[in-house]
Amino acid sequence: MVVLNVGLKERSYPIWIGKGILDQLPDMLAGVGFPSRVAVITNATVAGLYADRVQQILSRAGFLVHLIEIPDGEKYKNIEVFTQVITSLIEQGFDRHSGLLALGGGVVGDLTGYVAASYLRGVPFVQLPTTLLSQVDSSVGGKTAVNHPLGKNLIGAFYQPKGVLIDVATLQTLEAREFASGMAEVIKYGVIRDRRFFSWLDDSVDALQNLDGSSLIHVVEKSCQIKADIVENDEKESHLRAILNFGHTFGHAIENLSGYGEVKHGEAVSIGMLVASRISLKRGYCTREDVAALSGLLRKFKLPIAVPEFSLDDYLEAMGRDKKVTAGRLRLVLNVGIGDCCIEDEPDPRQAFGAVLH
Ligand SMILES: NC(=O)c1ccc[n+]([C@@H]2O[C@H](COP(=O)([O-])OP(=O)(O)OC[C@H]3O[C@@H](n4cnc5c(N)ncnc54)[C@H](O)[C@@H]3O)[C@@H](O)[C@H]2O)c1
Ligand SMILES: O=C(O)C(=O)C[C@@H](O)[C@H](O)[C@H](O)COP(=O)(O)O
Ligand SMILES: [Zn+2]
Repeated sequence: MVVLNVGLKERSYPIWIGKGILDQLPDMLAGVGFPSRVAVITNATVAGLYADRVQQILSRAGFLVHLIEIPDGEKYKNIEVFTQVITSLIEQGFDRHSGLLALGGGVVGDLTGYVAASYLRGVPFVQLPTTLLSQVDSSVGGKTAVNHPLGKNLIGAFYQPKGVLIDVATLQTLEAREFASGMAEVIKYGVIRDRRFFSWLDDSVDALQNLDGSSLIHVVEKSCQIKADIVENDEKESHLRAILNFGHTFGHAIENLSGYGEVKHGEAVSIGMLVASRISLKRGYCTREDVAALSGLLRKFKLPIAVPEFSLDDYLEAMGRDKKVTAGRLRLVLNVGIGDCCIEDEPDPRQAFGAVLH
């Protein structure tokens, strides 16, 4: 097993990564001083696959466990489902000496995290991510949120988990499209931070798609380490952390305009990264070969790269609600070659995006 640490002073926490390590959950909970009364929050699909096992592991170790199931899908990452979960906790008498476990993908993790941040003004929670995307990205760093009809993740809080336990064995039941979606965030780390990792991904397409255990553990470890380093430097996104938003300004607009869940988060980020790289190319920050290398790798992992046919006006309006907008100005994350990036205020988004779409 690999153990990483997210160093945030009194909010520091461990990330346990391994294959078949779900049984060690009670050890992690004991290690972080977790309460013995827990609510496992999951969705209908993941419950069918893993809830019995998690409940058994916890009950055998003396935990008092209550299961809360939410419907499956991005469209349920909303304030109504948030309220339903809170109601369930109140009805079951959960107090400040209880904790929450998020068992599932990024939707369950983001929503559970926001419930944890809000319920009784904050109860502890642990992430048990079961999709590639949640294992490499959403379970780490403490961004919790639900969507608003007008924009992605517009309601939320920074609230760190007490620990993250990543069992890559759970990826064996994941659909190929969801695996690809997670790979978009992995490729993002290579583009913004680590050219060697980008090349390694290019050499490891078959091993990863065949779910080779050591390749998966390497991908999760490397991704979590890159994300942890950034979060440790800028927990609440005052500057550096914005680079983790590479491809997201446009990607979130796609998710919002198509109706949450139609285009998966990683798919939207895939298209958004390519759009950003074309803007980079126009500014001379990267070469034609860099853009081709990015689109080639996205395609090898079966990710979409074609921009959905919404009007430029629709895209600009949706992007105007991006959280990085400051004093009415859009801020863009642009790659510098492969392996580095920069953040720029965009004085003329109509011109910048108009020149690279379609
Ligand atoms: N907080 C952050 O830093 C952060 C980072 C990236 C993405 N996100 C958010 O994460 C969400 C996307 O997460 P996601 O891609 O995990 O989507 P998801 O949570 O919708 O999960 C994808 C699908 O996989 C199913 N599933 C989960 N685990 C499974 C397993 N082991 N086997 C079979 N099926 C399984 C789910 O039921 C769902 O149908 C978006 O809302 C996005 O905004 C947040
Ligand atoms: O952790 C971060 O910081 C990220 O930006 C990670 C992104 O992959 C993630 O999708 C995040 O939710 C997007 O940022 P947001 O602030 O617009 O929600
Ligand atoms: Zn993302």
